[in-house]
Amino acid sequence: MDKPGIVITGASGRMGQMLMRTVLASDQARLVGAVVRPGSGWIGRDVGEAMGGAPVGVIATDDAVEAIAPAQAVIDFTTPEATLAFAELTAQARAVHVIGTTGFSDAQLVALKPAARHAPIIRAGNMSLGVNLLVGLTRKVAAALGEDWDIEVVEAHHNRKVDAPSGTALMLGEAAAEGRGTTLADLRTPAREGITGAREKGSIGFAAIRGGDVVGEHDVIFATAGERVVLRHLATDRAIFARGALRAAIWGQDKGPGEYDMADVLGL
Ligand SMILES: NC(=O)C1=CN([C@@H]2O[C@H](COP(=O)(O)OP(=O)(O)OC[C@H]3O[C@@H](n4cnc5c(N)ncnc54)[C@H](O)[C@@H]3O)[C@@H](O)[C@H]2O)C=CC1
Ligand SMILES: O=C(O)C1=N[C@H](C(=O)O)C[C@H](O)C1
Repeated sequence: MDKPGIVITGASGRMGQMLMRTVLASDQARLVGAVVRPGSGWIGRDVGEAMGGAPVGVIATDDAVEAIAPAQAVIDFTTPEATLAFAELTAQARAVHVIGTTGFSDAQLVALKPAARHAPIIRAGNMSLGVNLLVGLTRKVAAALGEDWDIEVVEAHHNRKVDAPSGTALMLGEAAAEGRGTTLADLRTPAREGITGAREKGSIGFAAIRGGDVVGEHDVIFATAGERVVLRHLATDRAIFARGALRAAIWGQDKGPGEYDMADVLGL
């Protein structure tokens, strides 16, 4: 089979640039398109040059319809609104849609489902191997420790991040809830401020720190009288997310329509 042709959306963004570099460096995939936001200064420019290097023969465009039509996979780290529009176009192209975007509302997640009836969608709030391993560990520890162990998820990110809690924090919280035999919707504590009252037994809390250039840090804290267990993941390079996303795009090439996540891709 030919190397799959990959289109990157949000190409000028932090992850978009990392994804393009990763695809360009790969011998298993080809970069065939780069979609940027209408009005972007990148439109009409070679993306290699726009990133400060040599030309690579791919011109940035805001015409997502034309760019996505010939793709075998679209890797999309943008915004929930943009991702919903790209999902429709990617399904029409019968291409694999790898979604790294976070911050979806419940209604937006439901709105993604029709596209998955026509092509594979692989979505994860974190595409790194380490975090996806941590998700399994979190489920296991939560199952082993009873309700007298309080669970809190603490995350830190750079000062440009727009959503909280992070997609990763929500994955970890969901895994902890699964370990307790239920869902995060049942156990999630609303953000704390003011006179909150004592902690509700069995609940799962979240705290978000935003500052500087932190790539992404996550702690799952299990705390009880006299001791604490802390599971931690520290990301120091966005390349870990881009490598995971490219792996997902390649993995998805022989998969049927449906919704998948990184645990499927990694066989976890
Ligand atoms: N799942 C994972 O492993 C990871 C997920 N993320 C998520 O990826 C998303 C993007 O993160 P960053 O790259 O840091 O943000 P960013 O703000 O640097 O990049 C987003 C890009 O999307 C573009 N965009 C927005 N609307 C668009 C449209 N309609 N058409 C084309 N392009 C559009 C913006 O112009 C921007 O260039 C966030 O939701 C973040 O949480 C980030 C890192 C890892
Ligand atoms: O916005 C980011 O930067 C990141 N977003 C993802 C998230 O919301 O968890 C993954 C990673 O932590 C970086």
